[in-house]
Amino acid sequence: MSDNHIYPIFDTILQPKDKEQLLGQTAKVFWMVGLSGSGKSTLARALENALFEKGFKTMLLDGDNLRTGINNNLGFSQEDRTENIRRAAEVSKLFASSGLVTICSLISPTEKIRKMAKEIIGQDTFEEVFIECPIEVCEQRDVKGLYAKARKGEIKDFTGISSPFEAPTDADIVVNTAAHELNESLDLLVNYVLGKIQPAPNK
Ligand SMILES: Nc1ncnc2c1ncn2[C@@H]1O[C@H](COP(=O)(O)OS(=O)(=O)O)[C@@H](OP(=O)(O)O)[C@H]1O
Ligand SMILES: Nc1ncnc2c1ncn2[C@@H]1O[C@H](COP(=O)(O)OP(=O)(O)O)[C@@H](O)[C@H]1O
Repeated sequence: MSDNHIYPIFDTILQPKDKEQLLGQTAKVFWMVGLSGSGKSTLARALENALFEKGFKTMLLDGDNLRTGINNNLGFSQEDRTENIRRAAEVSKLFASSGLVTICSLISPTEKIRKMAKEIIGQDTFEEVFIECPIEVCEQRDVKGLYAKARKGEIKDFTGISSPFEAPTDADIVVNTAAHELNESLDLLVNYVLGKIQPAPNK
């Protein structure tokens, strides 16, 4: 039942900045790049939990999960990877424009693909996070047994083995997961992110 409240009719189009102000944070997209097994998903989940504990509003997009839904028609050719990243970047842009701190975890193997993501999201919002780890260490971890299968030729176009991985040279932050324990890597990442998402001063 109506409480007879009269809502004023505003015709302004709300801007991302208005939503950021309401949420008390600066919306950014933290784009986590790295080989399979480098630690992207582990750090992305831990980062989101750390931010949640501190009261930030977040959204997490993981390449592996996106590939079971919105990107379930895509494989691992260069063309499909490009389309995969394009869609993920467009979706991230929507989340960021609603004020959310958005964390994306996708291999994003080439400079060209990452440049496209940055262009879609916008350079003021996009933060490239390189989860650095030598392929030998990723292969030793072989979290999902994919490297073993790729070596046996059971998976084609596997990143770092039969498909290229160009390590970023100008990432905004590099987290080396072979040189640091998980808690140290997380600390470094959380501190960096907190420095970027503090609310802008009131207009
Ligand atoms: N051929 C091949 N190459 C690389 N990865 C493969 C492949 N086949 C399946 N997988 C699984 O898919 C996950 C990577 O998907 P992404 O969407 O992040 O890849 S990409 O950014 O489009 O390159 C990746 O997840 P992560 O291990 O979390 O990176 C793998 O589990
Ligand atoms: N410093 C670290 N940061 C992140 N993960 C680490 C680190 N050291 C070891 N690991 C381990 O490496 C593995 C990374 O797997 P995962 O997060 O699934 O990688 P990706 O999402 O990049 O494929 C996990 O088993 C994790 O516990």
